[in-house]
Amino acid sequence: MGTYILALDQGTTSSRAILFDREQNILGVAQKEFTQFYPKEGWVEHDPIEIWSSQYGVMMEVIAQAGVTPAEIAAIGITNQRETTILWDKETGRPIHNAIVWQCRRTADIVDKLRADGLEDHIRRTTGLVPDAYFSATKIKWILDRVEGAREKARRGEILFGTVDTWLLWKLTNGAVHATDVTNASRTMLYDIRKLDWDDTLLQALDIPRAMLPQVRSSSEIYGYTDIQGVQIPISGIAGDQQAALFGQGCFSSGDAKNTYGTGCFLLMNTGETPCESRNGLLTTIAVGLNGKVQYALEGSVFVGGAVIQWLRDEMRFFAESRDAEYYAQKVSDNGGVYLVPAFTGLGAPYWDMYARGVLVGITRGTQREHIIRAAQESIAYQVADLVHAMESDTGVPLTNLKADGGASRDMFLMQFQADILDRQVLRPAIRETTALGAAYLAGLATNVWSSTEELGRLWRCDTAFTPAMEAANREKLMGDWHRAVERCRGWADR
Ligand SMILES: Nc1ncnc2c1ncn2[C@@H]1O[C@H](COP(=O)(O)OP(=O)(O)O)[C@@H](O)[C@H]1O
Ligand SMILES: O=P(O)(O)OC[C@H](O)CO
Repeated sequence: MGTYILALDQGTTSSRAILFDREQNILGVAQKEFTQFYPKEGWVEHDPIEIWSSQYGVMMEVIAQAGVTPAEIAAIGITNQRETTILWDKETGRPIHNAIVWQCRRTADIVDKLRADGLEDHIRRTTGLVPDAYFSATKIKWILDRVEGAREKARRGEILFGTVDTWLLWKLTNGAVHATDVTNASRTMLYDIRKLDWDDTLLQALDIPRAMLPQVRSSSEIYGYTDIQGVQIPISGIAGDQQAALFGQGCFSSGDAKNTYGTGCFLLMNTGETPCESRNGLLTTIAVGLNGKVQYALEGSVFVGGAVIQWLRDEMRFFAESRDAEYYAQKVSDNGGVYLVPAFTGLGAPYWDMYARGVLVGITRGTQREHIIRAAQESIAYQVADLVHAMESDTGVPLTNLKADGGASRDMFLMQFQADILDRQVLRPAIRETTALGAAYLAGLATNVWSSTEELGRLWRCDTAFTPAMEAANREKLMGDWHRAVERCRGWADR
């Protein structure tokens, strides 16, 4: 039997494959960026075929690169950008529309209608979510409404819906398995997180046929097999990428939390086997389904985190590489009074404003490019600070430190500024590939590569601890001005 675990990490901007051994050594990493489509203001799409081909490509590349044979691979774990919605024809395997990405705002009016129909409380109570275009439900309806004949075919089970995990699983098993896991189901705004079933009230309200929905399974079990060069490899772990990162950070117990700095920023706290309801705009979601039980999490989701750095690089052309942001931000001693609120696709937690749009305020004749770069970096940390404060207010438990991961956690300036603005330590783990690691853990637990979460918990190691060093008065002024800037971007696109 193989001993290596292959994690497929299908993120918003790239598909990655990482091969781990039992001691969590990384034997190989392959990554491929893919195309982002912005067909209209506030709309974001991906091509599902490109998602699949890039993911398949990096999977094969990492196997070749590491020089292992398929027979040496014990299991595959899938982790994915969540909420992104794909509908495809069961017969032909062809998507009937581009994937509508989690960031896409096109369904804001459908959400308004759900609210007008008095479903807001029902959505909060049943799904744990705040009604928003972010989640899959309204995206499914949008496609069914526009593609001719799609709803009828969906009723007959001929059109299938899946989040990206489901799509990859279906492709990897050659159309044999149409399933998802509880964490991904909990992001659709159609799933009852207590009864652990699709919710008929919401299915009816949006006219979404049950027949098109995937079977919901735990996050760690054998879902099916994929054939690689004649070897059947079990796919035995699935979790949405933020839940996978929580798991990969060893946050197995109630009170454990992490923040991932990827395209967006996602703060998740494990709250154990009882769902915790937020009074401060956080989401109640499923952390993991394991050993016949479900653990819940509180989540704060920020739509634009590391993506603001990409925007400075690609649209503003302020620098060539994301890592340059750190250098420029440190060339000035402060933000020069400039604040950037990157509400490019509205604001997520704790504000939940689908109509907010980005603002840049405080510009003077003396404002330099470096101030704007610094303001962008700072905006990531302010948004996360808002989440931490909301979470502490909900749980009544102060976070002693913050475990950080994700692409933008490489940025030393950002990590130090985060510690300063939060006034507590930020801990970066030795293995920063926590999303992939979490998927590997889930796949390895189901195939006896690892025996228990206790065994895994002993493996977490800190690489860098960032210690706060900012005066309280400065911190309060910066947070206060940030909140004034946030007020200025609210409701901008609601006209
Ligand atoms: N050195 C860096 N400094 C700041 N931001 C970075 C750096 N490297 C990557 N990023 C940002 O991190 C994000 C990618 O992180 P990643 O975890 O791979 O994201 P995702 O899973 O969302 O595709 C990008 O938005 C990028 O701008
Ligand atoms: O692809 P990421 O890492 O930006 O994560 C996206 C989230 O899953 C969206 O909810």
